[in-house]
Amino acid sequence: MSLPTPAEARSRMLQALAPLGAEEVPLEAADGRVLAEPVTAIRDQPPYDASAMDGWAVRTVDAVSGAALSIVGESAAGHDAGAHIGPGEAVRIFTGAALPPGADRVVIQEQARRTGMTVVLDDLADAPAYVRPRGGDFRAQDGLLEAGLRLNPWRIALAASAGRATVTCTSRPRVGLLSTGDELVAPGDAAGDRHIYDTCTPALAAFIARCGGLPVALPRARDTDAAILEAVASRPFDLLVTIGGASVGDHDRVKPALKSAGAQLVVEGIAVRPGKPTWFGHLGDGRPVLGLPGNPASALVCAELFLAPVLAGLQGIAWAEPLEAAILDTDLPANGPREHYMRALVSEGRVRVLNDQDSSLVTVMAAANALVRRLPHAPPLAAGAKVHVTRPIWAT
Ligand SMILES: Nc1nc2c(c(=O)[nH]1)N[C@H]1C(S)=C(S)[C@@H](COP(=O)(O)OP(=O)(O)OC[C@H]3O[C@@H](n4cnc5c(N)ncnc54)[C@H](O)[C@@H]3O)O[C@H]1N2
Ligand code: MOO
Repeated sequence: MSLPTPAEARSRMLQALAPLGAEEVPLEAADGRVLAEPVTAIRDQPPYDASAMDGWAVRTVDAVSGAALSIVGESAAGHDAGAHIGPGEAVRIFTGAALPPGADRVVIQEQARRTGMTVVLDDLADAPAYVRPRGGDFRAQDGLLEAGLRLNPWRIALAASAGRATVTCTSRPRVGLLSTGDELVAPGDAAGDRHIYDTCTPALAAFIARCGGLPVALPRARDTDAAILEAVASRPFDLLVTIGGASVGDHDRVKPALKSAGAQLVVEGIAVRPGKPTWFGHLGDGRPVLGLPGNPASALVCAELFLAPVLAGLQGIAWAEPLEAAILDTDLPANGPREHYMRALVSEGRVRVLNDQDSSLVTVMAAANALVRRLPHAPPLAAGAKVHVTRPIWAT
């Protein structure tokens, strides 16, 4: 049976997902969240013609060199201007304050001299008007932010300037993370001679948070069906991600254990390297489950290729593979039958594929900032050839 390509596998996963619901989120907690509803302006911004500088509000016809204007009032930000400006008159004005009726420009205070209740203007040749017109940033009813956008500090600023204290966002997917393996101990715990530290759980927790999810670490399970089912039982998550135990060995128990409890799979293995044993399906209660292989590079590369799009799907947003072109700095051999994502270093459009591509090597992962994609059976390439690279979420 031939395995699906990464694109086919991803499409099966996304078809089998339903987006989560939405919730109101206070702006201070909204960074990284995805808008479920648009943000629309309810009034003009600024809501009045505003001064851009500290100085004098005047009429353009009076703004001539040497003009001596009578001071008839003051306009400060947050206060009503009060005065109306007539011919030969000026109002003291400050940055952000409303232009008084009758005025249509501002003379900065560096270009005027005050004596008592009179202000005399300097030469104003080429001076700007220093007025920010009403609605110059946006107008009432303008669409400011579309549904599906991920919020960042600048977009939060826009929602705040539209008067929004909260925004409607898609719920953050709670992702249960289950590492399996008799050999695993938590970093920091005592490790025996045959133990290794659980590398994938902290890495994937960070990855999930970057993708807008909420990682929920489940108790690490030994390689038995009972331990695996016990670790998953009655845990609150929207998506289960299992790590390890995905291959064909006698101790790879994750799929058999979950299947015995009603799980159904739509992907069982993918023609990708690293990560061939990756699988996807639904638990007996319908919640989605993504099975990642235990080798750290396999788990993290497949998180990039499959977990990121699945998390996007749960948040109701589209995902596009972040591919860009680069020029090879190294020769590459012919590729085998699986689509290969090679750990690499990219800089200024040139890419160096790292020497050892073994999927257990965490040092190589940590040194890489890109993956070179090689299609199945791609011919050998010499340095100077064009390749496609993806810039993974973990490397940003
Ligand atoms: N006969 C075959 N053997 C294997 C095949 C195959 O097709 N036929 N596939 C290989 C491939 S490809 C991969 S990838 C691995 C994946 O195996 P599993 O997903 O079953 O992972 P494990 O066997 O549990 O672990 C593999 C490796 O990774 C270490 N590991 C596991 N979990 C973690 C963790 N949380 N943190 C750090 N390291 C972890 C584990 O100790 C093993 O060394 O299977 C091949 N075998
Ligand atoms: O696909 Mo495995 O991830 O080659 O090591």
